[in-house]
Amino acid sequence: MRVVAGEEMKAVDRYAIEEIGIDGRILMENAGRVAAKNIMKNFGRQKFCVLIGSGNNGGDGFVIAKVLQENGYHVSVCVIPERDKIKGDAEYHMNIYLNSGFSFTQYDQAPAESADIIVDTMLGTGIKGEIRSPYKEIFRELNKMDNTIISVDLPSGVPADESPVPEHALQADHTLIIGLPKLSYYT
Ligand SMILES: NC(=O)C1=CN([C@@H]2O[C@H](COP(=O)(O)OP(=O)(O)OC[C@H]3O[C@@H](n4cnc5c(N)ncnc54)[C@H](O)[C@@H]3O)[C@@H](O)[C@H]2O)[C@@H](O)CC1
Ligand SMILES: [K+]
Repeated sequence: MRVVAGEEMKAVDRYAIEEIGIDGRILMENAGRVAAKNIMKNFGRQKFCVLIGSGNNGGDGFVIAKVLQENGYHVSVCVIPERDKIKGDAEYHMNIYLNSGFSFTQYDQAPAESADIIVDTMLGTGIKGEIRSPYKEIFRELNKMDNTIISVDLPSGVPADESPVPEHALQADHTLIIGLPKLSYYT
């Protein structure tokens, strides 16, 4: 099996988008649908909270939240950044999510705390440098809770390469791979 670092995964996505011609929004729809299907198959009808960040990992989160709710799951959705910070493919899927009649709130500890399962789509392979606020504080809070955390692509805050894992990175119970396994799964 091929294992990649974040930059290599980006190159694979870039190749799919620029050379093969697959729209990045379709890649995101597929990634989110596969993740949602996996969640529904393995975790059943519990109370979910999907946490969404500002990048494309968050874009996967809008697709997952939409598919779970379309299938009748109990889901609260919390977005970390202000709505106008969400751009590109993630903004496209945020708009589809909202136009489908679903809603979200800004991040708050309460819905996360009351959920059985947290779906983490806050940060993926695009993380650079030290984990910044408000993410590091949110990860610290989440790491103290005892609900199950399912991270999409990577536990948020964990780099995709061999760099050391920061102290306050999210501690996931399960990680759903998007594309190919990342090098940091094995380090
Ligand atoms: N079309 C695509 O590019 C696809 C991307 N995919 C998803 O997109 C992810 C990668 O997306 P992005 O490259 O947008 O990156 P991320 O979504 O991982 O993160 C980017 C965001 O994080 C912020 N950020 C960066 N470093 C930070 C730090 N140290 N502390 C706090 N915030 C920080 C940036 O300001 C940016 O808003 C993958 O992990 C995967 O889940 C999948 O949807 C497949 C298709
Ligand atoms: K994540």
